[in-house]
Amino acid sequence: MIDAYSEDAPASQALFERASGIVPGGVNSPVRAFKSVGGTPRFMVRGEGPWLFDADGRRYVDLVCSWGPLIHGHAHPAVIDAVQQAAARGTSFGAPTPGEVELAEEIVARTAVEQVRLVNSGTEATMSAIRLARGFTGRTKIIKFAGCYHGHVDALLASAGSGVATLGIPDSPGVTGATASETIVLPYNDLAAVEQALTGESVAAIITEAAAGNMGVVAPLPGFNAGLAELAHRHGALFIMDEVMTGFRVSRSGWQGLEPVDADLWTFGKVMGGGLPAAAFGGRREVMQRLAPAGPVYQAGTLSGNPLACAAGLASLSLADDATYAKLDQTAATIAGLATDALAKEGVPHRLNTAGNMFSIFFTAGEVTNYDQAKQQRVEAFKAFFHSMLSQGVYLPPSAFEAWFVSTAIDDEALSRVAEAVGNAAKAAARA
Ligand SMILES: Cc1ncc(COP(=O)(O)O)c(C=O)c1O
Ligand SMILES: N[C@H](C=O)CCC(=O)O
Repeated sequence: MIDAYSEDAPASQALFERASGIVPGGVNSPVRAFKSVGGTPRFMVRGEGPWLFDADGRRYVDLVCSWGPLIHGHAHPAVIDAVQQAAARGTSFGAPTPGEVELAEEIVARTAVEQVRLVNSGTEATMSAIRLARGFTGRTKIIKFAGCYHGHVDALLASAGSGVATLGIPDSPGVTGATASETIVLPYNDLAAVEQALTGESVAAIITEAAAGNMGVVAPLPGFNAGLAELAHRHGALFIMDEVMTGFRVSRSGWQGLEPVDADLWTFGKVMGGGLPAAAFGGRREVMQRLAPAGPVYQAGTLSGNPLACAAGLASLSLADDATYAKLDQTAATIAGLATDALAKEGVPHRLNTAGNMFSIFFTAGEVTNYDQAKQQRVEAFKAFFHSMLSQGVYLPPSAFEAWFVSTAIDDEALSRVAEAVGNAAKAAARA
């Protein structure tokens, strides 16, 4: 039986108050703020294996994993050792390094990309990919899907998922009307809408999350991604698969390992940085060769290919073999099963959505294949479930519109903690 933590978290609360005076909303990325679930965001001081430790000395099974990157859990010795060794050689050189070549080779070896450029964040990767697509095609318009999130790129914020969905922000002020008018937003999983849009418009690129994870998890329906590739190419547009979330998490080569699709460009982030800031975009040689200095489309970064980030990413990918993905799949299935069994027992309407080992639970009886359906869920029920899990030492994403992530570090002790917690959490959701 778990001794539940109290709702108050005085040390986190004090830090949150200090932060709120000097940092907008007290956080450096909106989804961390607990705004849609309420309460005090927990300030974390340490991670070890499957556990996160907060400023109040509490311990949580981590089902956020830094929003995806930490497939091996926290502070894996091989990753820490690689970072320490790299740091001892110097933190940044502003010149090419062997580590960048090795990380680029590892990405090319695992995926369908022929050439790759390293950047610092998923946002930079998607921003650069759409610039390259526009430069390559000489066209401006981009098609994206409602509920998909590709980072905070102006052109891609319309009807976005993640924090934009969590906070219910329809369109961000600061994005100019001119920029917004260059983005066509369509319903996810609706090929007919794409075909219709392409008939009337000259489009540079279609961008999609390889499997949506930022409106909660919504997998592409069979044939959706392949249909997008075919339609894009038929109409002279490029097809960009955003694998920032799925890349190297759902298989050793990402979503393309589960569903090979004929894309022109791919974006990566999260896992490939091993918990440090690293991301990438890559694709067909002919397209990538348009990038400066090989070609005229400009893209750059002072810290791109940072030696510490490359070392962490390489160490993390080196550990990521078939056994890793088998364990991630099995752990995800176990935790999803524990949660859905408990909810079913309490009669709470819910829907488990999976995409490889990414999953989330929507508190609705209806199917969820697009953003409109995702928004039908009872956020109040999620909120009650979330806070009950938190008080019992399980850290879920503080939003009903985010994926749950597992790591290979989740052991029997961590699983028992989840198994004990879900019953009470389901009861709390039933009461909400
Ligand atoms: C699919 C997808 N693309 C792009 C991004 C942006 O990445 P970052 O937060 O590193 O800028 C994210 C996550 O934030 C993501 O999940
Ligand atoms: N859903 C986002 C990325 O995948 C969450 C990370 C963030 O924006 O802070």
